[in-house]
Amino acid sequence: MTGAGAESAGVELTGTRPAPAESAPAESAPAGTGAAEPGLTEDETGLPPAALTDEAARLDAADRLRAKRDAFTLDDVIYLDGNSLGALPRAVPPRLAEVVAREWGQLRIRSWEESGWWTAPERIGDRVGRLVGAAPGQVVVGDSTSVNVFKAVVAAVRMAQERGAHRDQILVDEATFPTDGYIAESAARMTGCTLRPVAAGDVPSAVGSRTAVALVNHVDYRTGRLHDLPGTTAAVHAAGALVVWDLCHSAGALPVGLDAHGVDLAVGCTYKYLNGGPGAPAYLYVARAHQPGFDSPLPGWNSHADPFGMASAYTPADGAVRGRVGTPDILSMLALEAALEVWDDVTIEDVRAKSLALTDFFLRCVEDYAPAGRVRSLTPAAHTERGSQVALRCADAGEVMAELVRRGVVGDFRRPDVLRFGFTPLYTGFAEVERAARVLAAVLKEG
Ligand SMILES: Cc1ncc(COP(=O)(O)O)c(C=O)c1O
Ligand SMILES: Nc1ccccc1C(=O)C[C@H](N)C(=O)O
Repeated sequence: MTGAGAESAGVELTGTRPAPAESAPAESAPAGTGAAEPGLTEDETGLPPAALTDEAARLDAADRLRAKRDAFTLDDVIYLDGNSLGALPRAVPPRLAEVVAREWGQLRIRSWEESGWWTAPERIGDRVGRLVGAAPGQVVVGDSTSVNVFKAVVAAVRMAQERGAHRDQILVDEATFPTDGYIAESAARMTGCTLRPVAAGDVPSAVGSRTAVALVNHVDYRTGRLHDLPGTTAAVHAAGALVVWDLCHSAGALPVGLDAHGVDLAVGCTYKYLNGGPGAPAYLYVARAHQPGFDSPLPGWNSHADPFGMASAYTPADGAVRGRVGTPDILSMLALEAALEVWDDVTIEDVRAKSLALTDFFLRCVEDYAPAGRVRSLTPAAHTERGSQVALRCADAGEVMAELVRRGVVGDFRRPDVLRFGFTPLYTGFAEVERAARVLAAVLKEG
């Protein structure tokens, strides 16, 4: 599972600027602790002011989403890790305090009904649905992404085998985030299928009459490559199979169009671009047409047609509620609901436009500032193939990222040699992007 094919469309970053006269001063905070030293000046980065600084200012001035940054708790740290854990929306702490003090503290058990706790998974699911192009009634929030991958893949195999018992193969994106691959392997064993890893881009040619389901990531977590959701979905359907998309790295970053492209099932987390908080509940999309046939492998009582009937026999509820399992994690769920308020007056098209502008600008700044040959972008140059992150291959990526974090530029390191920078259009500005590239260049020159 190397995802090596993703490199071919990457950007060669040659570096065009002269080496700096001086190197940056040593830092005192221990690396990798998040104890960052914000507020670097241009002098400290060892680079002269550049035309790109002026361009950043112009881009920030023209940015329609700029004011959204105020909806988040941020500081001087340049936070480029929102593709792992989104920043804290200001609406969350007061809402959580209210939930704890009043809904739990005073209303106690009454809150399941009076505070809308019981229906939170589908109510919040509809809010997530709007952001991924799903009409109401098809998304439920709950459990982790991993658990939802399990539900979706097993249910998809069951539906595919209803069409033909000979469908005994699960295709999985070979470069997938590992949890999807592990769970698909277990799902294959449980359903009598074999698991066939293929490059996401090869799913359309690999899918066939034996395929039950293909499990594909919309955006690759390492390279930031955006896969072709409409084309792959259509090819899987033409072969009579179903497709499950993992939207972890695309929801809240770009338009997904689940309904428009006829996706069968999808899953995703809410702690990245949706800013739901650490361990925030994930979601499951079950297209309306599949809901009557969705046979959950985890038919908990919350998915029962009459949960409080406490019947010994299981009768599934109608609709996406079928994807629920047990009692929802109300505190995390209501934190997510408050976090989603920032999207009320935002279109995903505006977010996408800014996301591409941010990643374009970062690539240009790195190209201009970084020493020749030290980093190479694994992220495709073509907009149609790019998510909302930039992944740079760098020989000593672990040390470089630790030093970046010490200097107040937080991205992350993915073994063995990838520097990953996530761009979150709701709160990342162009001046930060320029500065991040400047600090990166200084670190690379010193190293
Ligand atoms: C593509 C993808 N799938 C799944 C996960 C994680 O799943 P879970 O939410 O179960 O930890 C991640 C990140 O953690 C991811 O990037
Ligand atoms: N859930 C986490 C918990 C702790 C640390 C990272 C994560 C991530 O989400 C990693 C992310 N999925 C990634 O693309 O690397």
